[in-house]
Amino acid sequence: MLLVEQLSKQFGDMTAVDAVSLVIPKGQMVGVIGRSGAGKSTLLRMINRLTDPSQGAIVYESQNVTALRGRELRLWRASCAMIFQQFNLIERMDVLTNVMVGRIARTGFLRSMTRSFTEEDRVRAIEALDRLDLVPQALQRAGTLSGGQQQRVAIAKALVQNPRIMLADEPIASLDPANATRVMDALREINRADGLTVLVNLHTLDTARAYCDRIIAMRAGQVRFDGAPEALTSEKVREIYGTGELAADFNEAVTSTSISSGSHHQKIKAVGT
Ligand SMILES: Nc1ncnc2c1ncn2[C@@H]1O[C@H](COP(=O)(O)OP(=O)(O)OP(=O)(O)O)[C@@H](O)[C@H]1O
Repeated sequence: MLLVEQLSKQFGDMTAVDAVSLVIPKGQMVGVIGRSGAGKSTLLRMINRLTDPSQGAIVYESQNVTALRGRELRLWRASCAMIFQQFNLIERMDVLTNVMVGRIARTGFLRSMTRSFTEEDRVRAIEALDRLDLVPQALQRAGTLSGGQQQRVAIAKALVQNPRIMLADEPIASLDPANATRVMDALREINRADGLTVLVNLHTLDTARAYCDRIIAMRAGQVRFDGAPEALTSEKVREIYGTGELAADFNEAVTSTSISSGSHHQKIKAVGT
């Protein structure tokens, strides 16, 4: 179980995350939604300890994650694999090597620099690629793959870390609908088959509804809704988001999704349906 207790993050005068408390049972798939700037990325980054909280605590199975330093902190980051919108792969390296780099998240930077991979690293990486239907691309340079394939490589790389939690920060925001669906399907399959806890930041409510057991809606750093997708009615969405453009987007039919990421805003059809 992952506990987030009164977690806050200040950037100067700005409160990005404001006293958020959550209890996340093992194996749950949780969608975190909200407008741009609501604090979704900062929350995920604090859980992974890429960003240090200003106040509050993160506790995982009785371990105080907030207090971890050095090797223990590195191990936590490896247990808590993170996937980003921009994939974070080494584009000039082949897919297999990119995935094997995930294997050494636990053992340190030096082995990664010298690229001294073991036979087991190789086997595990190929198994993960097979799971994501990417064996044919194993020896291709990562930068030559489509965005959706690159994101699936990033998932394979995260998987070989043997994570206990998978954090995905807007993993489909730069993908077309077909690739977005494949990436969300992969996350869902891993969640179901491995019982891995997944926290995924999404811009779109209907994607969260289609894939997640639970939805957390944030606004101005605070949790404004936390519950089952069915409980997030149109009325509730209006109450949380007001009556602006985004609320209209959220109220669209299940067959239509609008993705907005930073400055761009595009309409796509049928993600996750
Ligand atoms: N390193 C930083 N320094 C200063 N302000 C920051 C920093 N990181 C985030 N912020 C601010 O904190 C607030 C929350 O940002 P965050 O990225 O967590 O939101 P978000 O909901 O993930 O948004 P988006 O969907 O656009 O990624 C925003 O106002 C943002 O500008």
